[in-house]
Amino acid sequence: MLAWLTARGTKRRRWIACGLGVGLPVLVLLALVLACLINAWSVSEPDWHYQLRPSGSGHLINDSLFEERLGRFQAALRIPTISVDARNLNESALEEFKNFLQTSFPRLHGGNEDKITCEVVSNYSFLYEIKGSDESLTPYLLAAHLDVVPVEEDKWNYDPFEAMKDGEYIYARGAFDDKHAVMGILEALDYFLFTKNESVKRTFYVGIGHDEEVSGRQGAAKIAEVLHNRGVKTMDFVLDEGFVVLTNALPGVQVPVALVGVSEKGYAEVSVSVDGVSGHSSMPPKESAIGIISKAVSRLEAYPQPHFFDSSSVEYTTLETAAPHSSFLYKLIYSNLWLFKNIVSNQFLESASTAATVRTTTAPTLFNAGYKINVVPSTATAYINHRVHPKQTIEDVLEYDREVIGDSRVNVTLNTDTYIRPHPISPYGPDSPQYKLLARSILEVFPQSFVAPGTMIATTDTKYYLNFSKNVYRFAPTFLDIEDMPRLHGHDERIRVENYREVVDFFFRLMVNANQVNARPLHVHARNEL
Ligand SMILES: CCCCCCCC/C=C\CCCCCCCC(=O)N[C@@H](Cc1c[nH]c2ccccc12)C(=O)O
Ligand SMILES: [Zn+2]
Ligand SMILES: [Zn+2]
Repeated sequence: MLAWLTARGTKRRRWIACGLGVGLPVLVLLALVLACLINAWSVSEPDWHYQLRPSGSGHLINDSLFEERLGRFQAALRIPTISVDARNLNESALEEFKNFLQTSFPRLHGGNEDKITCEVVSNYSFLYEIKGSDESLTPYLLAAHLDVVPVEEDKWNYDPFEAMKDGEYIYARGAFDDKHAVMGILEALDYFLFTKNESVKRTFYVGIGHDEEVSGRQGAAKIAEVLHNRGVKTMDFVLDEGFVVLTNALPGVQVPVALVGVSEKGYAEVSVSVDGVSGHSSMPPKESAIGIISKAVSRLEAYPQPHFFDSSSVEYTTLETAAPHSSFLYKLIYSNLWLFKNIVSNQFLESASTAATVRTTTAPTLFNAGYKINVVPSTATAYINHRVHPKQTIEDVLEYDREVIGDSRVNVTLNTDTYIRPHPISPYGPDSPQYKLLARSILEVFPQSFVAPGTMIATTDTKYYLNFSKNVYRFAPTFLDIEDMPRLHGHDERIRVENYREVVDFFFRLMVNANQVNARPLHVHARNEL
């Protein structure tokens, strides 16, 4: 009997142990699934973002002059202000553009010095100062550039400098990058100062560079110098080109996302070279210089730089912000990134544009070797263009390159004249009045979108303005479907006609909102003195 009872007790304990062994993990799993589902169901647009949405759209430019504005924009696009390299700018086009701006906007270029002054910098760049009545208010800066990248004319379906309007789009080099901003800012400024006759309280500046596409050293860099020499040390915020209103960029998100670049990747040109022995091609060495460098480049591509995606990444906030605007599956994922971050990160690595936001990119762009078909050259050099993620230093990137190449014969050298370190992260979210001002202006013009922060993947002229403000933002009010990405610096660049109307509206709204200074206290500290 005792034996029977003992056996029964042991059996029950085994059952309980077994039940606990299987049941507990199942229970934990169920709780986890439930928690994720609750997070997904309860996710909603944060109050502060919702409150920035306009109740109506009665504030936009509402006159009959749009066709005239469009005509001026097309005229700007017809001037081929191409920058090939720093020593090869199209100076006659730049001269023509200067005259064009001065005659198109006469009220901005003389005779109204009580309201606005314009200084031509380095012959072709422009710096406008719009004087505010309240000197205690910190000024802000709007920036853009008027030069464009070269075109492969035979690859275009439209003449890149005709600015053809097909009813829906205008096709032209510079339509997207960045003449819409040059013309949009000046149109809005003219309307703001002389049609609406707004009384300006906060001083602001407009800086238009002429060589951004080849480094900005004569344009934006000199504009920054002029400002500094005038005693301007601090800006409330700086806004320049950068991200845009994107459609189909984020998996599971059907709504346009107005991505604001709150930081910017660094820039490094690295040469990978070998200096070996030359010889007759009839008796080639086992490993030629070309072979050694090809292998090095191939390894750099096969073992890309590390990627970064965790709760301290800007991109993590991008997706958290996108969660309320996503399909249910992606609501589940984006509102539970603590669980799904590895899956998301891997998905980001699949596409070139999203991968660029989570890692330092490695682009072999030039290869020099050899000079005759029957000579084995002693040297070969490949040039690598890195865009450095803010979580790495340039030194980290070089060390990683050397480790991956793993060949002491190969020299990995940084071009010390051209590197740019990743930019600091500007404040974003409900505690930043400057970010909110920008978000409000975006939502007033693009109410169907939501605003999220991102890390700008290419370089902009903002590198020259960093010392003026800790609030540096990179955003242009243009629409871009991810499928249209290749048009940027590519063929058949275009902008939707209606989008140009929104561009002018956006800059006007920004000027109006930035002028309503009483509503928002300022907490501005310059990062460094220049
Ligand atoms: C989760 C997010 C998804 C992200 C998707 C990405 C979408 C990208 C959308 C818009 C990008 C627009 C970028 C426009 C600005 C381009 C700026 C630019 O091209 N800069 C050049 C500057 C440059 C040219 N030559 C040199 C030489 C040395 C330094 C800089 C430059 C560039 O970065 O190459
Ligand atoms: Zn640009
Ligand atoms: Zn460009």
